[in-house]
Amino acid sequence: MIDPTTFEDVIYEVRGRAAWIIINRPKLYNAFRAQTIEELIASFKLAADDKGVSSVVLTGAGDKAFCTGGDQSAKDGQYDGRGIVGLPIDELQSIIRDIPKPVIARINGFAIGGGHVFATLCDLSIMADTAKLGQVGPKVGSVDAGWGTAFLARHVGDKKAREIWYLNLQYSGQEALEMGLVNRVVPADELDAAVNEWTDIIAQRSPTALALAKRSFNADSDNIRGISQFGLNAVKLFYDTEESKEGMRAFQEKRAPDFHKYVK
Ligand SMILES: CC(C)(COP(=O)(O)OP(=O)(O)OC[C@H]1O[C@@H](n2cnc3c(N)ncnc32)[C@H](O)[C@@H]1OP(=O)(O)O)[C@@H](O)C(=O)NCCC(=O)NCCSC(=O)CCC(=O)c1ccccc1C(=O)O
Repeated sequence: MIDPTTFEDVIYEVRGRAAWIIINRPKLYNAFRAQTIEELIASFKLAADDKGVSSVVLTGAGDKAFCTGGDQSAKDGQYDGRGIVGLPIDELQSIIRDIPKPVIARINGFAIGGGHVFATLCDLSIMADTAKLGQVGPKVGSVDAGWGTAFLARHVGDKKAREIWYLNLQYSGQEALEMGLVNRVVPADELDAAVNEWTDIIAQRSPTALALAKRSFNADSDNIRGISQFGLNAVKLFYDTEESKEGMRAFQEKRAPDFHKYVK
């Protein structure tokens, strides 16, 4: 039996027919550790099993960040939990896709690294005009090859996805909207109203029709699950290299990384 009141890193709340799953580590810009991922998985299971819930809202606490990916301060090579890289990140990514209910990313601030991948995986995204989206993988010695790359290209096109991964720039709400990465951009103080408007509409739709629609969209891109598994096993080996560790150390020491001295 999952008891969300015991969670430390995640807030789980049912508001009307919408389950709100809130990453609650605002001091670390909602970066995740292994425990965060476990609590997110548990939250999605609760939402999946609750017949009264017709949609899920994924967001971050505070106004600075949606989620900035893996907690770099808790990382020394691999992360500290279970799973291929010490985070059951593939389980969480799968449940976001497999839960037969629309998942809305409420992008309230930075969606960076693994947080950017979450936003990519959600069915719909509503973004505050003050928020920023971007990838940092090659800047910090990491890469989400699969959902983060190939699935992103489905949304924004192959060239734009490569730009996002190779240059690691940050994009505004307007830019994200133009490239097809989000559905809607609203002033920050209208974000909750916009999210509630859409969860209220979804609450009036047939749950079975929505589930079938979601499964049909997923079936067309499910080959990427295999690429992701492959990518995760490769990145596990990469995390043990000095080149990858240099990215993490540079972030912790607030300096630019020097990867080239470690290239073999
Ligand atoms: C988000 C920033 C761009 C914000 O920049 P700025 O406004 O200048 O603020 P900062 O001073 O940098 O940050 C404020 C404060 O927050 C702390 N912080 C921010 N992000 C993190 C983080 N990820 N981990 C730990 N701490 C963080 C920061 O240190 C500051 O704290 P102070 O105490 O005030 O100093 C910028 O912060 C930024 O770029 N952040 C880093 C983002 C990052 O590197 N993320 C990790 C990317 S790698 C990843 O997510 C992989 C994880 C993973 O699960 C995975 C593994 C393998 C395969 C696939 C995946 C997958 O994700 O799918």
